[in-house]
Amino acid sequence: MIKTKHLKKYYGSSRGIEDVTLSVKQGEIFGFVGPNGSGKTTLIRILLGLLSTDSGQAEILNQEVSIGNHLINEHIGYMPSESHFFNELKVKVIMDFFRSMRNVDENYLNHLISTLDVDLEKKFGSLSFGNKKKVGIVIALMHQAKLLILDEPTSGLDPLIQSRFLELLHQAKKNGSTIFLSSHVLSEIEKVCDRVALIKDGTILFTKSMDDIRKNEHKRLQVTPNQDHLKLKGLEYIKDVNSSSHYTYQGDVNLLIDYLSDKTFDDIILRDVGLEEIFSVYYEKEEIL
Ligand SMILES: Nc1ncnc2c1ncn2[C@@H]1O[C@H](COP(=O)(O)OP(=O)(O)OP(=O)(O)O)[C@@H](O)[C@H]1O
Repeated sequence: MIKTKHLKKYYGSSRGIEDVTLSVKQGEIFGFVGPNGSGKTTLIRILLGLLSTDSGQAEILNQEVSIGNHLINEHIGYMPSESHFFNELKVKVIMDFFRSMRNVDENYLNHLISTLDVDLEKKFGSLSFGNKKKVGIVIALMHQAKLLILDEPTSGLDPLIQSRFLELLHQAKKNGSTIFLSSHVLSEIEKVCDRVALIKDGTILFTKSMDDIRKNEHKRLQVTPNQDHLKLKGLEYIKDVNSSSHYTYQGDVNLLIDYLSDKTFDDIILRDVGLEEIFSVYYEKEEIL
């Protein structure tokens, strides 16, 4: 559905993207993650034919990307990170405008409007940031496009609407859509995505399936009281926090349980690490325990 090879784009002397190679398969939900300014929106705008490239190749829906290719856009539902429509128009009028240009199933449109609790009678300019975002979601999803490209769709949405939106994405995937989603909310990427790519300083650092990430990542072990001398293959001491000691563990959990079973603790916590912890190093944040 999307294929890029060594894509590069500079805005004058300022780097947009340096080297982006990725492919998005039919039917998957693909997460595109990276710190502010890493190049996510630049790539999305290139894919949509809104921005030219300096070098490299990009194909979308088996067609080479080119500026203003409306044929491609018929089959894409796009949501920019900020939606701008005429402020003086009622939401209903904006929806009608987009609906008139597309093949839209009325029942599905009504389902979107009610699920996201969109107020059709308000003027767009009077809506809050989150409510404007909801209008952008309905417009991107209404024609059940083959490919959805969503740039930070959930920023500013309240938790209830966020979870309803993720449910809409699951339904869209079931109905055959492929979804390319950029986000800073790693917990949400973790919930919906099949694969995830990490971009930093304009370069893709890796693309991995969520299954591989879950399988290969270390677990976290926390034991109380402090014990910094536990020794088992795959078990590594990190540090003490208050009265607990923290370790990473990679290996068979049964071996770990056997090893710990003849020792005495007040408390033990063994858990998977989340994407936020795995990626924290790439965001140059403090590692979270
Ligand atoms: N019109 C522009 N002129 C000059 N530089 C730009 C322009 N648009 C983007 N850039 C630069 O390109 C780089 C990538 O920006 P981009 O918006 O693609 O990042 P992003 O990953 O989407 O960021 P964010 O997560 O903050 O939305 C940044 O350094 C940005 O300053």
